[in-house]
Amino acid sequence: MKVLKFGGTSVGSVESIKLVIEILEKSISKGERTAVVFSAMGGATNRLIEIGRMAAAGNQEYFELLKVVEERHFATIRGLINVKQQSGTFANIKGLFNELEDILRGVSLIRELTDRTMDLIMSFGERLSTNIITEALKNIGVKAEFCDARQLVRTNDHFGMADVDFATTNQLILEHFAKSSALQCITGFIGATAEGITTTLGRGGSDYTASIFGAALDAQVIEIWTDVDGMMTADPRKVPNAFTIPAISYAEAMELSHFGAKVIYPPSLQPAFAKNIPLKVLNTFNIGFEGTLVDRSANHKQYAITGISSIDDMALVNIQGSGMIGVAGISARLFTTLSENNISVVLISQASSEHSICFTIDHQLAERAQQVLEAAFEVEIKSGDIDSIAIEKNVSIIAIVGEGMRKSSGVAGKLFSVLGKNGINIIATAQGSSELNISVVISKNDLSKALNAIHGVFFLSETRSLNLFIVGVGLIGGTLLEQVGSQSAFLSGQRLLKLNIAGLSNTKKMLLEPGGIAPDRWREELADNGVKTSIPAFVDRIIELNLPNSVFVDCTSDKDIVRHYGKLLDASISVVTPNKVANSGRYDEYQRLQRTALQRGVKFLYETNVGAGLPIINTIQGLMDSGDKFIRIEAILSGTLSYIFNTFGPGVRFADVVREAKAKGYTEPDPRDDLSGTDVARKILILAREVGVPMEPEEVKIAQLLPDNCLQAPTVEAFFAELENSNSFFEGLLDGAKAKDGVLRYIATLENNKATVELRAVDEKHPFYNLSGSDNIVSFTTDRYKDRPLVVKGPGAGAEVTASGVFADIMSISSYLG
Ligand SMILES: NC(=O)c1ccc[n+]([C@@H]2O[C@H](COP(=O)([O-])OP(=O)(O)OC[C@H]3O[C@@H](n4cnc5c(N)ncnc54)[C@H](O)[C@@H]3O)[C@@H](O)[C@H]2O)c1
Ligand SMILES: N[C@@H](CCO)C(=O)O
Ligand code: NA
Repeated sequence: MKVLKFGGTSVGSVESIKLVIEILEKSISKGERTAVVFSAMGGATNRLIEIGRMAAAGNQEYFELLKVVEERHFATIRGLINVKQQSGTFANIKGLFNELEDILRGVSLIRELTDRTMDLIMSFGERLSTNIITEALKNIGVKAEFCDARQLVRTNDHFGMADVDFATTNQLILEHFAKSSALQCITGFIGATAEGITTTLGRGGSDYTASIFGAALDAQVIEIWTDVDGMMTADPRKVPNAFTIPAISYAEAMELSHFGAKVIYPPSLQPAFAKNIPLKVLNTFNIGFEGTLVDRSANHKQYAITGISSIDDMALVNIQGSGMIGVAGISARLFTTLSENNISVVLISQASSEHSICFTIDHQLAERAQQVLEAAFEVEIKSGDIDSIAIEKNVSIIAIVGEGMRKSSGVAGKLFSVLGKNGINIIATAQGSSELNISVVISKNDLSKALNAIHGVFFLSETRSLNLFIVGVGLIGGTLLEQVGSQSAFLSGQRLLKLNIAGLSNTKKMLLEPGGIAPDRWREELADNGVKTSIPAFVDRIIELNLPNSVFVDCTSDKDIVRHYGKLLDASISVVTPNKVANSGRYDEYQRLQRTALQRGVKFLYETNVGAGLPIINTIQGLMDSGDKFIRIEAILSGTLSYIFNTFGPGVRFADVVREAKAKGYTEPDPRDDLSGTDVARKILILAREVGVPMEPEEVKIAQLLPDNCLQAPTVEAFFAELENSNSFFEGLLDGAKAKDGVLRYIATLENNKATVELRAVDEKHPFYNLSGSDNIVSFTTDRYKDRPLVVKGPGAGAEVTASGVFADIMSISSYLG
């Protein structure tokens, strides 16, 4: 025996009922004995309730509404049954509507609608739908029989939510099924008392009916046909990556029943659970899909958890006071008071200090809870034994659920860690000793971010996303986007990582697109959909969006943007940048950013501030973290100047070499920053700070390389003109070096907490003699690298190497986030 149940959407229209019939025919053709339970046509029950209330209120318009409902059912008959065979069904259904009309007329006359009458009115929903579908089945030759559950499901008279008398009901069902071999088409949701008074079974009613019949008949399986692909790992409206759970245990299904998308209501399946009857949740609109199997097995663990559920609108109540410590009976009184006032408690947490108890309830009950508790503990509050009762609204609960977490360590750690790394504060937490569920209370504002972040770390076979917000799409930003685009297939295939370009800005336009901007179409998308750039608005919106795993990437050389880093880090958004401005300003600002990142558990990464993609900052941090002491750093830190002195020579004009460096993408957006020594000075300043010297910018001693006329040039064009005028000056420098058999090198040195930058002529014995192109070289002399220094050397400027350094920083955030 197999029991199928079709919900309201499945029987909501002619088209969907045709699918239902297809499913039933398939099942019957396999020779399996089948019974089927139907809900009312989608929306019909609510309509009937509304009509009943209108009638009771004396509002005669109920009649029009009733006619609408009637016409919907008639149209369904016309759509499903042959014209020749329609008349019998019409008569039957019209008869039901006449009966309903009489009842409503009575309600409208006496202006009274009891729960008992309401149950009777509602019963028409299932009676109508089931009648019509039974006739439609018969019409195509299926041996089907209408089965009014009121004849079989015996209940008490708790109208609206009647209790089933299982002994009688089971016996009646068995007797009925022994008599007939036809396909029983059973009305869901309804029953009757011993006196034959109609009752309803409350929430999840039709599932309950299926479960009652399945259990009574010892069905092999109960199939719940609905309009979604089974139970999902999380509410798909909130977590786009959610997927169907193939198999789940009864206990897990119970724990997950708080789902936003209420696929099944487990309490109503209790009779089936009690008899270990497996349940399948299937989709009428996606017939071939496997759906979800719910059974008693606890061994469905492919992942550490099975699913994530959440409740959006909760209130947290906290009752605390020194007078609670060691006093027995406080919690008994607390929960008795709540129960007497019909306030259901969803989560409870009490720390072992006994100083406070907190619990969450439906947010609509918050005020009432406060009132009744203040009354119940009036004496204690007056005496100060209990502080006032505090309510926090706008909180949500997230629960991770799974048999797999039982006796396995690291699950709670992973949960708390991913929340921490995304800057989500945990207000309260609870885990029962069944180890089936860990719940956290968080701000409602963080709900979507938290759900997505948690889903990402626990369902690892699914691709995780890093959300990038990139400001500045010039040389480096543009190259980065190209690299991200061409690497995306590898990252999603090999690393299960999606780099989602959630926002972009240049000086003119900005675009925020949480769904992602295609890296190969960013120009068009920014031009077509972007709005006028406002960096403060861009930053505020990023914070407001509150996406998980967010990274802000500053690829400008702008001085104003860096002012927003602190705010971003504070909002738990990591920052990656090649822009040196933030780290080369005042020391306390540099330190503040470092601290904020640390406190918030996010990353502030700027490897490309020095030597572009060369591992210079990371090398220093590694040595510092492992306790090495820096004695001296000597370095060539300008790709531009390196290129210039490697290229400038007899027969070449200095200004042309500078132009070439700019064209090759080595220079700063303003090349005067390179040639004035400013760029090198800020790099050695950053290195000084990394090795622990709290240096200020003015402490770096810069020996100027340029003559005054060049230094004072007001614009870039004027600057190039002055370089042209000074060609003999640069030739003189070259000759001077040649005279000493040397080459020109612009060298930065840090020693004894002092930083200097100067042009020097070095001969072939010097390790900096042999360089080419835009090479940088950094020589670290430390306690551990004393006799022979640790040297990092290679191209230290240029679009590809810089963008790839930024990319590497982004990737290290991705590994950090797990
Ligand atoms: N070129 C290199 O080799 C290299 C190496 C290491 C670090 N860097 C650093 O990388 C950064 C970018 O350099 P680049 O060569 O790509 O410069 P670029 O001039 O080509 O690009 C910077 C872009 O940022 C935009 N921008 C400036 N202010 C902005 C604002 N307020 N809002 C939005 N967009 C803004 C500009 O319009 C420009 O398109 C600089 O900080 C530079 O110091 C460059
Ligand atoms: N303009 C810089 C870029 C790398 O920071 C240089 O030439 O070194
Ligand atoms: Na670097």
